[in-house]
Amino acid sequence: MDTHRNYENLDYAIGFGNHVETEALKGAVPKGQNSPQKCAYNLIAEQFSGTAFTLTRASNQKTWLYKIRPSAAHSPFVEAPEFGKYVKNDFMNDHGVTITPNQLRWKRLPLPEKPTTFAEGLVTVCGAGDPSIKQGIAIYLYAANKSMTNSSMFNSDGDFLIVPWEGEMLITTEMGKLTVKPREICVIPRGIKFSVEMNKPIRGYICEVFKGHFKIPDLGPIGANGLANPRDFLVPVAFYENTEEEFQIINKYLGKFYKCTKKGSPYDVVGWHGNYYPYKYNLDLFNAMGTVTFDHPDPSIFTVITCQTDEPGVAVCDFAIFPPRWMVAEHTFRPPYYHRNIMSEYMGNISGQYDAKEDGFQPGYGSLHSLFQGHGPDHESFEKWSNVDLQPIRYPYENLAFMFESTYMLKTCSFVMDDQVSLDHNYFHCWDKLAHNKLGDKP
Ligand SMILES: O=C(O)Cc1cc(O)ccc1O
Ligand SMILES: [Fe+2]
Repeated sequence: MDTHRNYENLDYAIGFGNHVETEALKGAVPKGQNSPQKCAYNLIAEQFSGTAFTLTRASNQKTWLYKIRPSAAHSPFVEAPEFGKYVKNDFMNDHGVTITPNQLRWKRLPLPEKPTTFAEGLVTVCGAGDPSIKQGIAIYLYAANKSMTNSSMFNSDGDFLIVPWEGEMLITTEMGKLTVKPREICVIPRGIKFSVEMNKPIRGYICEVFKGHFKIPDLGPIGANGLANPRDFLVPVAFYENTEEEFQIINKYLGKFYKCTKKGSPYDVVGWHGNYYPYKYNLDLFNAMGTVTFDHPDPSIFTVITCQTDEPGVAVCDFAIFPPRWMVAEHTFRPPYYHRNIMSEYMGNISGQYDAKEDGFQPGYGSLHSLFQGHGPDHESFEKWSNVDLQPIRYPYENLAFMFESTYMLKTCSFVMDDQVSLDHNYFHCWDKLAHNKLGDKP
């Protein structure tokens, strides 16, 4: 599991969505123009477009890379069925899906028995749409125990929002290196080459959006500050490898995996400038808002980043967390209310407990509540929180669950529905006792 590169004391650029300019060798990024006739250090200029050229300036994303060799130089891609055995992206057909409206819960994905890299350890849980028309979403779990050495992957199908719950990920990308540990997240926008290394096994969750990119949400009446503040997002700085060694490049394209070989490292970007890059964020820096009077606010107040559909306010994915915070609501049932939702809710737990399911939802577990399926606290949590003395209490520091909330109707993959180890066939029993709730006297 040895790591190939040094990830100690990494520097980062700061801020969400900024135009960044970074050089590993002074003068690698040309001054005053993007593509000089000859670049400094004999570098090759390559534009990397993350949005259509003609998108509005506010939404336009691109980066200019100054590379030792152009990305074009590699052997042809061939199919690589050894990758993606448990990856499904085309949800427009019902091949390999087991559709159910039921409330679902899964225990954690077991660690791999054989050496498995991040690229090999992806399991699609559920999704909707199809990357070929840039519409939809896929939700994955990953479990890996082997670093990607001289191997790099890129995903043509969508942006990856990675939420680790176990083990630190050491990620090298074309724009530089970043480390991502539990309680941090990172986004690897589509197309960017990356390799994942590790010192210990890693497990976590991923949301892939087939259209658009993640943004920090507008704050409306909250004002200019709060929730995830732009300055807390960290962006890698230029890092390059100058080697003649052969690399394997893996490409996820329309949900299938392809591979090719390339002389030299894809991480040969000596300098870059632009606003299309991977980034990370420490969830403990989230400035949570909440009620200081009564009632349980909707979880949209905890949105960290969002990828919107073409209808503003309706998300491909809202990534919301349930962070440690003071809970002070008076004469209020404090955990999540019972509810039915037009959105799909996939939840995971990064650490500690979740107040709606105190014992039933451990780190690494996942749940899916599809459209209009009633859900809410289990019986034990309902009893506890209906009768507790309502003092101000601190939701414990270690607790951190999250939700991928999507407008799409998610289809579940057969391999996670058939999995006798992980699927919790008894989930629905957590509300059994509530079926006996009786009409009582008005207090
Ligand atoms: O179902 C859940 O536990 C997630 C959730 C939390 C909350 O505080 C309000 C609504 C909601 O869907
Ligand atoms: Fe919910």
